[in-house]
Amino acid sequence: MNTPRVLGRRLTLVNMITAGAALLVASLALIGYQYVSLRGALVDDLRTQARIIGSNSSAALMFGDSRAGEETLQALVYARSVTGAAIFGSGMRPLASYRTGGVAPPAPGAELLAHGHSFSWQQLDVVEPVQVNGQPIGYVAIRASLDGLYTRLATYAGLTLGVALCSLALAWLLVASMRGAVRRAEAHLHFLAHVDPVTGLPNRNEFNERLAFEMARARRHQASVGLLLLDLDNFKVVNDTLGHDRGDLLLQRVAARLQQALRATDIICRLGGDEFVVIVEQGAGDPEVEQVAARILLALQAPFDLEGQQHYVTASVGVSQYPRDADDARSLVRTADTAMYHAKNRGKNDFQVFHSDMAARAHKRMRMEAELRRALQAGELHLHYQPQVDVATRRIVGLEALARWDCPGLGAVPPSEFIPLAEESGMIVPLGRWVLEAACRQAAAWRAAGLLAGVDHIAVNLSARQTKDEGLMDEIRRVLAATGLPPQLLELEITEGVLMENVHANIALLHQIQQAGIHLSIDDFGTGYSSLSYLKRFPIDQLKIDRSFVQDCEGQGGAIALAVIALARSLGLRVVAEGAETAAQVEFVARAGCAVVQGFYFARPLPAGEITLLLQRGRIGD
Ligand SMILES: Nc1nc2c(ncn2[C@@H]2O[C@H](COP(=O)(O)O[C@H]3[C@@H](O)[C@H](n4cnc5c(=O)[nH]c(N)nc54)O[C@@H]3COP(=O)(O)O)[C@@H](O)[C@H]2O)c(=O)[nH]1
Repeated sequence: MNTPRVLGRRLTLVNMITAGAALLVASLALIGYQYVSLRGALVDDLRTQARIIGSNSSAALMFGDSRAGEETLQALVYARSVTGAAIFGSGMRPLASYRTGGVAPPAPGAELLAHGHSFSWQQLDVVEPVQVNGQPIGYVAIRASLDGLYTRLATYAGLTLGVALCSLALAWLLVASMRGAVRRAEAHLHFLAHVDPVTGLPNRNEFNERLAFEMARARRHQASVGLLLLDLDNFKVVNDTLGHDRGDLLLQRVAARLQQALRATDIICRLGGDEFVVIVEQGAGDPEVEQVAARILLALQAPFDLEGQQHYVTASVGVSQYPRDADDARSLVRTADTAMYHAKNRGKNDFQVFHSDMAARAHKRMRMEAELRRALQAGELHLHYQPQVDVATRRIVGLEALARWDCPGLGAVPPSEFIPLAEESGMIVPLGRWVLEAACRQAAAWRAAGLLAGVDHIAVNLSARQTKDEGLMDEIRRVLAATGLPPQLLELEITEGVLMENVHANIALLHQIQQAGIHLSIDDFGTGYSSLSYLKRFPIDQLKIDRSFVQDCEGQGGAIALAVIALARSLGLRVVAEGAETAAQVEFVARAGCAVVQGFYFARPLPAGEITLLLQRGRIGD
């Protein structure tokens, strides 16, 4: 039995006892009051009767007529409580008497005469003087039984106590039903506080409690606890493209599948979003926690059926272990999180076991983040430009601006490292603004020098965070106005993955960009799962074939490159093949109908000065 329930019962009992005692005291007070009132009324009643008898018997008294006196007393036969009465003449001489049931009529003593009435336990005596012309000529004394008073009092007491008991019973019922309602509300609150409403799994609060419990137990038994932090890959895309209801359905299915894959003793919780966590209690002979991670990935491999449609889901899992990796719960979660990010960075759909190098890398990241913040303010970043070349004429038809960072403390940091870091920390917004302004300023300078005659555009990359920046369009317009670069000379590159992350918002943004006269290119095309229907709705000018397909032109990548080229042609879009490093790759894409190539085969990204020389020469190569 749990303590709050026992406490609740005790509280109800104390309340009921207090209410019962209060009702009892109130009832007793009412009964006492009623007793006093009834007594007073009886005295008044009896004295009135004595006065009436007195006034009717004055003649009998004056003439000493006992018979007339007794006839007068006979009127008391209708007064049911009267048991006896007597008329006394002067000197207390009895004149007439009346009695019922053998009870003697009262003989007024000194006390009765002084007070006019006297009570005993069973009876009430009253005496009234009989006067003629203000002169007393005798007394009338009446005795009444108190049985009627006690009967009425008992009835009244019975009724009062009955009402009190009914009120108490009603109060008990009300309290009991309220307690039931409170218990249900408490249970619901407990459910909300500890259970994830989407999947029915324990939530973050419950996870924290259970992890603390499991770690304390492992500490006592010198055992270990495995922790697996699991993050679904690209779940946001599923949510955005299929809607939140299907997203929730998918989470429920994933939760069910994970539960099937785990042992009953493993504890699986949903931390929120697409993040799940598994606590693996580890005793001797239990499978290694890595095996559990592998089992989870395997369980997710089969497609999920969502209202008739099949969907594939993968996950990245970080594994850590108490006490090997951390001594407290918070650090254990952090280590699993570090390992999970490691799995993501290594291409997702994988698990990584935490080791201290990862922490060192995380530390390095923190340092790099601080350095990048400083570098941005100190103007340490610069741009390189990579030519996009017309294969037939070898002329530069476009240039892509690419950020470069030579950090005094860390050396040359490649964009593949600092761009994701800037993206995660939010620094990409100021960094992207700087790139845009620097590229437009340089392009305007080349144009002013007459070097952009055959160049269609300067391309600048837009990151995911930038596409969500509400000030982006204003900033682009401001930069174009400040640098004087015509909008049609600017091309913005958005990767297919970023576009698909938030399709609806991005379509609106693309339209704004197009209306401003700026060109749009989809970068890394073929890697982001965009459907044909979306592609038709995007107001774009160009597709850039991802370099992985170009470089694999002799394998499956080649087939995809051919498909992208055909697709671009059928939609009337320009197409650029990225990452061509060999003559064979250039020849392959050119023969398939892709006229423009960007790759090391023609030129690496180069500083502005070297690009100036190339632009002056007009052609690349011999
Ligand atoms: N949002 C922003 N992203 C940026 C910016 N500057 C760079 N980046 C992104 O960083 C990623 C890495 O860029 P980088 O190291 O500059 O690599 C570019 C080229 O050097 C590389 N490339 C081009 N040809 C070849 C080749 O033949 N072989 C080969 N191994 N690599 C080649 O491709 C990168 C350009 O790719 P893309 O942008 O997809 O056209 C990269 O994702 C950059 O986008 C920035 O200012 N903002």
